[in-house]
Amino acid sequence: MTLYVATTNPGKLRDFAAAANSSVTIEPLPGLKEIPAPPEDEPTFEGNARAKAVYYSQHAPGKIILADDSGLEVDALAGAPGVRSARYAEDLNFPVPPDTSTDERNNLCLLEALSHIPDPHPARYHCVLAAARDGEIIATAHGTVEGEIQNAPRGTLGFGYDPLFYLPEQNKTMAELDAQTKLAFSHRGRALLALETKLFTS
Ligand SMILES: O=c1[nH]c(=O)c2ncn([C@@H]3O[C@H](COP(=O)(O)OP(=O)(O)OP(=O)(O)O)[C@@H](O)[C@H]3O)c2[nH]1
Ligand SMILES: [Mg+2]
Repeated sequence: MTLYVATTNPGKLRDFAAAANSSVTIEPLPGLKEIPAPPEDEPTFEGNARAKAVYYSQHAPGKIILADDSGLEVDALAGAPGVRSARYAEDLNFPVPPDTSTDERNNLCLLEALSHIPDPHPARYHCVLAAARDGEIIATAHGTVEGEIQNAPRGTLGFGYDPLFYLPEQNKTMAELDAQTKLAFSHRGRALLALETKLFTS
């Protein structure tokens, strides 16, 4: 079974590329760049993941589309940035430092928000995957991973908030794990396993 992943995020694509031993084949959706991105205005990860899967499947007849909506929930920030993780700094009008990527700006915004709150800063990543074909949802699955937000970035692998997301059991940040190890411990890897189980038992 081939799942065509419909994401504009190269970091997510790299994570999925590490799923080479999985019971499904995961490939990027050909021609994704020509399809206008859908709005992501649902209040939950599941709502956005379902909406993205249904939307892209309507542009790719007969194919099973995999969509991912995910983000970081920080306890001391009442679950923020949550579903707004990709747009966190932009939503708060956080200044744009020169030569800074969106991910770096989001990380600076997060460090600033936590700078007056004592350590530790427990947090989790949450990922919802949705699979759809011809506009119909086939399956959805959730995955989470618990960690802590550090006060300074560490590591160069991964993407987004990974350099700040510390896994106590690994004594490493997510950005210090290679793609295969990240998938074994991550919200995305756990959601993928749960989705495969549903696809093959339904
Ligand atoms: O360091 C990270 N490692 C991860 O493993 C991870 N998973 C999610 N996130 C954050 O959450 C946003 C998702 O937003 P999101 O689901 O809307 O995706 P996106 O807009 O980037 O792409 P698309 O899939 O919607 O096209 C991302 O941009 C990141 O900021 C992560 N950060
Ligand atoms: Mg998005």
